[in-house]
Amino acid sequence: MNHQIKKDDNPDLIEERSKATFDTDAFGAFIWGGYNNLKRRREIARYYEDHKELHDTVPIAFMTREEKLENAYRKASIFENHIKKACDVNNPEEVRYFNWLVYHIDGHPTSVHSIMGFPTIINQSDKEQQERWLQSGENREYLATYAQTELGTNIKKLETTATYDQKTEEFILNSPTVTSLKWWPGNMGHSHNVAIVMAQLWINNKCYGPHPFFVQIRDPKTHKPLPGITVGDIGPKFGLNTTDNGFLKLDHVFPNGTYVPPVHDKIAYSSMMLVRAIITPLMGENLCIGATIAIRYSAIRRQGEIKPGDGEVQILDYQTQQHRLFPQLARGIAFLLAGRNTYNFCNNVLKDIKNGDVSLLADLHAILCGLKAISSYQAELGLEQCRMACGGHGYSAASGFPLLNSNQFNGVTVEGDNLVLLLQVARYLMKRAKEIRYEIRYGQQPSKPNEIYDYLFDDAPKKCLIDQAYVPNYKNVLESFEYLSKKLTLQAYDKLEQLKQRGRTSEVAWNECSVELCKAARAHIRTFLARTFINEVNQVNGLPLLTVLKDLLQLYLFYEVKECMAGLMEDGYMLGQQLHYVKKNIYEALSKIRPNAVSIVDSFDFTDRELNSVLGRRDGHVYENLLKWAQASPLNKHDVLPFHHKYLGRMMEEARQKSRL
Ligand SMILES: CCCCCCCC/C=C\C/C=C/C(=O)SCCNC(=O)CCNC(=O)[C@H](O)C(C)(C)COP(=O)(O)OP(=O)(O)OC[C@H]1O[C@@H](n2cnc3c(N)ncnc32)[C@H](O)[C@@H]1OP(=O)(O)O
Ligand SMILES: Cc1cc2nc3c(=O)[nH]c(=O)nc-3n(C[C@H](O)[C@H](O)[C@H](O)COP(=O)(O)OP(=O)(O)OC[C@H]3O[C@@H](n4cnc5c(N)ncnc54)[C@H](O)[C@@H]3O)c2cc1C
Repeated sequence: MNHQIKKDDNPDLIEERSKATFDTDAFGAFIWGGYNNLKRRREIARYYEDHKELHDTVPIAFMTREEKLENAYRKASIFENHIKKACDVNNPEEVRYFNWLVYHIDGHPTSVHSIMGFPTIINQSDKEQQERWLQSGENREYLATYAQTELGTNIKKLETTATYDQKTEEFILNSPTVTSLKWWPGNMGHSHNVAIVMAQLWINNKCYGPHPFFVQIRDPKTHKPLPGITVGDIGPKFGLNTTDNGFLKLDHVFPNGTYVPPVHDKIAYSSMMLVRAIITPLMGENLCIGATIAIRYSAIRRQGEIKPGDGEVQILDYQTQQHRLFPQLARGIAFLLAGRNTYNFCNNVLKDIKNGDVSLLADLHAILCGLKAISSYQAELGLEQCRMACGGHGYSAASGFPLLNSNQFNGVTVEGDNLVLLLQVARYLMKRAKEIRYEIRYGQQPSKPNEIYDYLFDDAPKKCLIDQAYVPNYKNVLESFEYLSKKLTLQAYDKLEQLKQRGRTSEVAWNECSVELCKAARAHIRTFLARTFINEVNQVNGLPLLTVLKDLLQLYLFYEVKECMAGLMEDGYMLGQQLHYVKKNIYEALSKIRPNAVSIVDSFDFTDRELNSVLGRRDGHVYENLLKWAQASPLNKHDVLPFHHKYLGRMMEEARQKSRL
């Protein structure tokens, strides 16, 4: 049953919704982690709808950058009062959702304080510092950005220095070169007045590596930059244009303090881990939003005939359109599920770290790096497919895609370039490969610490077992991912070892294997995503929901296998006939999903505000609203543009006069 049917909606959508074979609320509860969460989302959305002061005065697409910033600041100034009424502020998902409704994809203009600056203070300060800065940070008496990236350096080689002065007992922060300028920190340009500056710590001429420092960059009252600080906005970007990403130059600035060594030398990186954990489910949500817009639009757009004489069909009936869109839906769901799992894992490990237990830090780091890299890349490609699936209207800001997709671009870069992060996964895999090779050579038993990589130590079948069974066997598909991941991991490891034996240094050998290393990392993360999706679906009771989820799972697994076919077939593990079964499973899944497609996207329960798209409107009244949208464009305030006669009008008039001569 689809709970979104309303009699005044577009008739094609009513028809689609009436065909649902499952309960959309049950699906929504599965996606958002239970019925209560679904209910809370609806209550929060209603709160937002009822409070007009939180709405945009005109569509964001019609605003200049300054207007966007002012609009965001205006909402931020009243936001704190509202959020306490709308949400359980201790529930991060509720807070995130309310933020999304109010600010949409451009984000809260103090988001870096909430997701990076302040968490760094919470997780990386001692008791005395916490007493001084925790409550005031919570109250937003100050706003802290996270200033790590520099104009031209990498994080291990950061050039910003923090030198301890024994006499004054102060740290002196300095940007010694132009490349050492902090560049990119969010909200640093104008909004925030404190920066958590990552700098190389020097004590008694010894460097202790990058450490975070709490630096007041603007006067708390006047908001003017403090002496020694040069700060500003780095200019317009593809997206995130309500975020004033900034530059910062420190000229011998003196924040005071004492040095307390952390329990692990990578603790300073824990703020990045938290954000990477947030990014994967966000990528899932973005992709599901894009798929919702494109699928709804494809259900109301009629174009061309399949059976001559039978009339124009909904473009969603074309197999090519389904093949373009449904895999995005399945991937979006896979990211949401895996993201939720690892977010919980991340919080547990961060709690352990606080108690001095860092045993799971490396496992967590690797999985977060890999998921961030795969989900942001596939979401970017997928959103582009969704945009293209909407034809010309997909290119209009009215579709929502220009804002969504241009913001999405940052996903592959923020919190570490994706390839750099895949290489972190590869480092981790190479350690496992070493254990495997040692086990074989010396009969030692490696530790088998967790489900994430146990399969690397197991003997999987040497032949692919995918067959043409009517009910697909997910275990066979999962084993194919495991086989590929293990093979690529060991191949990369063996190549590395051979190169080193031939005299290459570890670093040079690493570089010469880095494409292969990234392939191994991708295969490992694909395996994790597939396993998580299977595990989650296996926990579902209730046949109608289970059936539609299995259709999506079937599409997900076989689509991903097809993407890996070169690696699976090159050594004869998978045969040509099996590839044929894989494709058959994909096409079958597309036809099974087709009648439920609109109801699946309805189940996400996205409001029109979240979609921000005329094409994706819940009621399907696209065409009349496209006209309204165009008429609202600021250009249409005038019948004749104020500068028309100054230029084009004059040009035409002069041309007419010439031709009269
Ligand atoms: C629509 C889009 C949505 C996006 C929404 C996001 C909204 C937020 C918007 C903006 C916020 C953005 C903020 C930022 O971007 S902040 C800056 C983030 N910067 C980075 O992420 C830089 C990336 N680089 C790194 O993290 C590191 O350089 C590195 C991890 C790639 C490498 O570390 P490094 O120490 O330089 O070198 P090694 O490779 O030698 O590593 C040493 C060793 O340490 C291990 N390790 C590294 N990090 C960790 C960790 N966090 N935990 C545990 N272990 C770690 C590493 O694996 C090595 O281990 P070894 O193999 O045993 O030696
Ligand atoms: C919207 C946005 C918001 C941001 N917000 C913040 C913030 O709040 N605070 C902050 O500190 N930073 C922030 N950043 C910076 C961001 O974290 C970095 O841009 C990101 O980590 C990539 O680093 P980079 O720009 O130095 O790219 P580079 O590291 O220079 O990457 C460029 C290319 O070089 C390749 N490359 C680099 N190193 C290696 C290697 N070792 N092996 C192989 N290939 C390599 C990469 O794969 C990539 O193709 C933000 C960036 C953006 C775009």
